Amino acid sequence: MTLLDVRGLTVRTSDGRTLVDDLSFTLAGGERLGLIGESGSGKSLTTLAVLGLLPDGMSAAGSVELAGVQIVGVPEKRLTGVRGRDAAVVFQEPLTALDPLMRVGRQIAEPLGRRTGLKGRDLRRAVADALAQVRLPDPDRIARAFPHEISGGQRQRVALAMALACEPKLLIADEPTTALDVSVQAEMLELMDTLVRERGMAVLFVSHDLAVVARITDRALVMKGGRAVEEGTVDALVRSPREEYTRTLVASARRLESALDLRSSR
Ligand SMILES: Nc1ncnc2c1ncn2[C@@H]1O[C@H](COP(=O)(O)OP(=O)(O)OP(=O)(O)O)[C@@H](O)[C@H]1O
Repeated sequence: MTLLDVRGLTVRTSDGRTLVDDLSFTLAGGERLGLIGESGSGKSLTTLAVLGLLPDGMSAAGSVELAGVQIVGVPEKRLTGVRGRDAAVVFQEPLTALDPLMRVGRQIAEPLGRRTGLKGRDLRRAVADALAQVRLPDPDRIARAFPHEISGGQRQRVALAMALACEPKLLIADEPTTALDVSVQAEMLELMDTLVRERGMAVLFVSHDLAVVARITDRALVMKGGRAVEEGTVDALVRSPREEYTRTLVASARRLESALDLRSSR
């Protein structure tokens, strides 16, 4: 069944510039799609439009249906239920999602309590479980910490735990590992892959890096200048890219991989 149906999505600024141009794609329940393209190609604005979170002064046209609910042109009040329940997001910078003045445990307790109705000691235990699920060591200590007291990699795991606490049907991940060290990045991708598979969640995964997208999704949509250039399985895009731009992406991913191979064989 279609979970996310994007048709002719167009995002414009108030002065009439078109930043996302007539974009269409669909995502079935449990399916994973990568949005790939260079910086400024419109990937982030697409995910924000899917959540009805476009910055002030920008407007969306076309249609975005998430779990059968229209997002485009719908008043903010009607969207709060959709966010979290149907779709949750992990951003590149976890501090975007975390409140710097609130202990980590309380931040996870909020969505978790809302969904499960748990309170008091049971809720505290569920928070510790949620932190353990994202493989954070010593979950009780992490729960008591403020976001600045833990590492960037740990913060990103907390942001993932918060997103999963809502048990959304769709996880949107926007460059979730770009700010992390390469080794931490690989662990985070593996963790995300496992947790999403266990829950049968769909994923919309945004990255400028084809090699990263290939670890999480089977299918990818290539974007350039706000438009879809090419869509297909990651295998097909890598093996036989039809568009010149996709060829460039594949070539640069290959160069990086072979540089890494060379380093690891030293
Ligand atoms: N708040 C904003 N106001 C004006 N223009 C914006 C705003 N946010 C994004 N843009 C412009 O919209 C275009 C698409 O931006 P978007 O952030 O979606 O790209 P992206 O592909 O996600 O890039 P990146 O990988 O760098 O995040 C860019 O040209 C960008 O400069």
